[in-house]
Amino acid sequence: MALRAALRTKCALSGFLSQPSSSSRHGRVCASTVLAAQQRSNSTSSKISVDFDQSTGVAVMHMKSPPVNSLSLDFLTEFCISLEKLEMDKSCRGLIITSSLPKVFSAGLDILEMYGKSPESCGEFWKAVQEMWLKLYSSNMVTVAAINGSSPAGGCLMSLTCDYRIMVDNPRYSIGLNETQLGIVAPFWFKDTMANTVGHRITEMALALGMLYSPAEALKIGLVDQIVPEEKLMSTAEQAMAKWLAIPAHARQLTKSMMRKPTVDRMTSKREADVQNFVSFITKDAIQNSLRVYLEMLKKRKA
Ligand SMILES: CCCCCCCCCCC/C=C/C(=O)SCCNC(=O)CCNC(=O)[C@H](O)C(C)(C)COP(=O)(O)OP(=O)(O)OC[C@H]1O[C@@H](n2cnc3c(N)ncnc32)[C@H](O)[C@@H]1OP(=O)(O)O
Repeated sequence: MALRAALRTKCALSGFLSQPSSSSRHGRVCASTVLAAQQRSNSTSSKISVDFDQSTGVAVMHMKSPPVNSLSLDFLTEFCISLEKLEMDKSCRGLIITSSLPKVFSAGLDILEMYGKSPESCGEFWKAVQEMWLKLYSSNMVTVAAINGSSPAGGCLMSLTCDYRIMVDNPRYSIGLNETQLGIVAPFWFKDTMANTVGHRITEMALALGMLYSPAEALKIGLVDQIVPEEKLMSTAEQAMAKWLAIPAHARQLTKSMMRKPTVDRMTSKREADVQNFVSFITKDAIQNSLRVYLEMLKKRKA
């Protein structure tokens, strides 16, 4: 409810896809300049910026929340607002999600939202995580993840909700659902999303061992669809997008729905219980202790 209220308030306050350039009001301007301005629009919030090209119907969402694009409540709220606005804009048919930060796509859920927080805060946070997943996994747009850095846990989940994943081929980057390494457990809908992509057995091993894969390994198991050099990432994403957009929209959307609806329905039917499970699990002393140890390890590794 809090997320929905925040969404309503923020939507009302902020103009999203900004209006076409007002340059034509200032005397004579080149027609192509006006056209370009009308065809592109930009929206920026503190953690997300969106470039929308009306001539292609494709928006690029840049995650820009230093240091690691962790998925905090604020980040998720902004993310969902941006997504909802794009979804409502009938001229937007495709979305590419990428990171503006070097080396990191997204570090996954913000651990500080789960550590030392009240049950109420944990519950609100979890609802926002659910909302992000639901919106992305059932989006009518073609969604492409352009993964230009590490993408553990919630970052991997975000990528998995997209229709197509392209990752930069840098062995320093990794991707996977590594929750067990933090002493926590990926919920059933994280598991379902991964199993729908790479199959049951690979998911079983990957989750149990908290596996993080290099781009080449991720390609091998089908966790990502393509790996490319950094400089080719966006052009490859645009090419993939064009291929998906060439399919008649209703046929593509119905197919997506047919493939994903059972997973979405399972989650939505258990949504409340899932929040309760999360809150009671994450606030346990033993789990809080595991998160503390993991946070300390992250800090030590840095030192
Ligand atoms: C019975 C069943 C019931 C089930 C109920 C549900 C159970 C709970 C389910 C919860 C699911 C959780 C999903 C998640 O996504 S958990 C998050 C997992 N993420 C990680 O493990 C990633 C950790 N981070 C890293 O590995 C690296 O930071 C990274 C490779 C991403 C980048 O490395 P880099 O060297 O560039 O950056 P630093 O490590 O130095 O990090 C910079 C600072 O950022 C802080 N940081 C990093 N990641 C996070 C994060 N996820 N949340 C919060 N903060 C993070 C890091 O500590 C550094 O901070 P300081 O600058 O203050 O030191």
